[in-house]
Amino acid sequence: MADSSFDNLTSLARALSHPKLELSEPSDVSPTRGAQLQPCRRRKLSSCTSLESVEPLTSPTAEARVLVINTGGTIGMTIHDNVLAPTANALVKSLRKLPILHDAMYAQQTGLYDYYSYENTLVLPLSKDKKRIVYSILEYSPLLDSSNMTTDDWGRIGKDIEKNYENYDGFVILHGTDTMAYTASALSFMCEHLGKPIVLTGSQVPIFEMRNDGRGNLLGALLIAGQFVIPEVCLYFYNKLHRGNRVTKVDAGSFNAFSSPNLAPLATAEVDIKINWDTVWRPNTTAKFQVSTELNRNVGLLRLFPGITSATVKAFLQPPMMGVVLETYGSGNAPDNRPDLLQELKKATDSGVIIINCTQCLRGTVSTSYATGMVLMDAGLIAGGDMTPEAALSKLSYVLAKDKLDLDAKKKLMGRNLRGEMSVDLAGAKLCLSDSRFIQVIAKSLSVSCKEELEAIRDALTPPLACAAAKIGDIEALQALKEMGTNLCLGDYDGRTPLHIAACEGHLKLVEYLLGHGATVYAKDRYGDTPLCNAVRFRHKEVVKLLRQTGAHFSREKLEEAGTELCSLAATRDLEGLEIWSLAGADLRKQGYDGQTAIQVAQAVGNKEVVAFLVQLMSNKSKSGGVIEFTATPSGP
Ligand SMILES: NC(=O)C[C@H](N)C(=O)O
Repeated sequence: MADSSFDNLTSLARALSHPKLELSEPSDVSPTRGAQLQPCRRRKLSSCTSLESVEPLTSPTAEARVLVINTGGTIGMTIHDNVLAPTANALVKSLRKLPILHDAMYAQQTGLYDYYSYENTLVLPLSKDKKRIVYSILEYSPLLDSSNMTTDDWGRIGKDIEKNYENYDGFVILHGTDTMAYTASALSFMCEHLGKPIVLTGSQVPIFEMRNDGRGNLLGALLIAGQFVIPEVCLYFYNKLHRGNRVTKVDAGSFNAFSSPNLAPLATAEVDIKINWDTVWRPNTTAKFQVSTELNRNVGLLRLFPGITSATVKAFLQPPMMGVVLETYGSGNAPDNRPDLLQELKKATDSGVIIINCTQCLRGTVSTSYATGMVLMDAGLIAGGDMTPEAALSKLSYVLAKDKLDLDAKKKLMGRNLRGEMSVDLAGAKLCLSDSRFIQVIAKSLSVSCKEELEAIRDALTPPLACAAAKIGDIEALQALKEMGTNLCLGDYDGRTPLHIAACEGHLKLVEYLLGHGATVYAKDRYGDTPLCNAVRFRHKEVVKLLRQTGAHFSREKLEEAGTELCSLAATRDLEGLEIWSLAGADLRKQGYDGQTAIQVAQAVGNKEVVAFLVQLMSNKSKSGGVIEFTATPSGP
């Protein structure tokens, strides 16, 4: 172990998860502090007229950026010829006039429009957490009633997110409610290694009407997308955030239009916005975000009903059909006294059609408890668990398009939980909170016993402990903390996560471990710094490479500042510094505050070594297309 003052940490962490182990002597586990991090520099107040009402440059107020993609739906519809239809170019104009959705004064005073040079950019009033959410609206043409949406439209949304991924903290998709559950499900599979929130929302009544649900839904979606690193495709409606591939539209006439029957909400927006972090899906990867727009269109949904003819089933399963979601009765049942029907199903699965068994019931899962369920397994169907038909259909479309996989691999993938779309039985895998010896001791001394209080203790104590383990590179301690249900993504009182600390310390293996166990590269501490900023500051080259490989990037502000930083590094002949900023994504051609580039600064002082180094760095970068090679550390003790 690297630091003797933390010698007991592993045993302490072990004691947390194993009731039989005695608690060691308490060790000094004070968490690592943010290492003199500077507040983010705010952008220039270029067209400022009155400084009194503007936050100062050193204000800790953080600005988050959200891209809103407006695809259509009721939220932006008006009545034409007595029917509702989407209206182009009307939404932004209307939002500009709504003070809860646009702070015109702030926008004007801070030169928002000059800075973003984008006329569809708006800004929310200051949030409770002192955050400003700046959002830009990208409006599609034509705007669509979601009944008109096709697979191509999903691809377009996916590509636009991919194109803009590094420029925004989160994404909101405005969409009609009729097929929103399908789009949300499809995007959840198409977005591979997602690290930022994508929130779909819309409304039942147009935002232009006096009484409507559009304003609340859009505001809630923006607040969530801008303030929380929830790496999921979600759906926000009627004060609840749901996992996108778990929802279904259940009501055509109520503001409460969606249900997530088999998974509790990821967040509720009541007096406060409460995130249920234990439910939030974690990517567990060191791979970069990408969107797979390849989808197989030869898929379909078939709902069983009493008396369905085998001719109907046969016709439905004919080529080019490649994947079918069969909506069965109850817990996945079908008639077992209909050999004609079962034979058609068996013929299709034998010929390579993948058929998924999903229940027609709103809630619950398929099983093989009945003979009428077992016959479907015998016919070669794959159990869809508690997936919604919308999720199963889009998953089929996504999996069937994976041309490199053979049929068996595709079937296996269909039975696996890819994005939290189905429940897996974790019985026995998780330690009960009250089993933890550590929590028991604390709970006893505080005389608490209810689950909520135990959870509160865990949530208050474990993030700083995890940070302390990260400080000394103690992976075993982190494992033990994880076993007791600790969320390794949570930050301490300064919002500093174990990944921030490990990045500061340059513990490469631990960084790898954390990324493989749900840590996010997009976490920001209270100073707005990400793990990448920390790794650059403390010059841990391999950590920078790994974080970049996982999709970490500098913010727009940081990239703006990079020119000046590079010039000063060039002036002081700091080759290591230049290299690390370049690895972290800084543009070596970026001008500093006085219009000079790093290379010009080096030339001006006649430093040939720095000039040659910068030229080399630039040519390496253009050869690799900006891709950084990271060599994984060998696994082992
Ligand atoms: N509430 C809505 O958005 C319904 C509309 N027909 C749509 O799906 O576009």
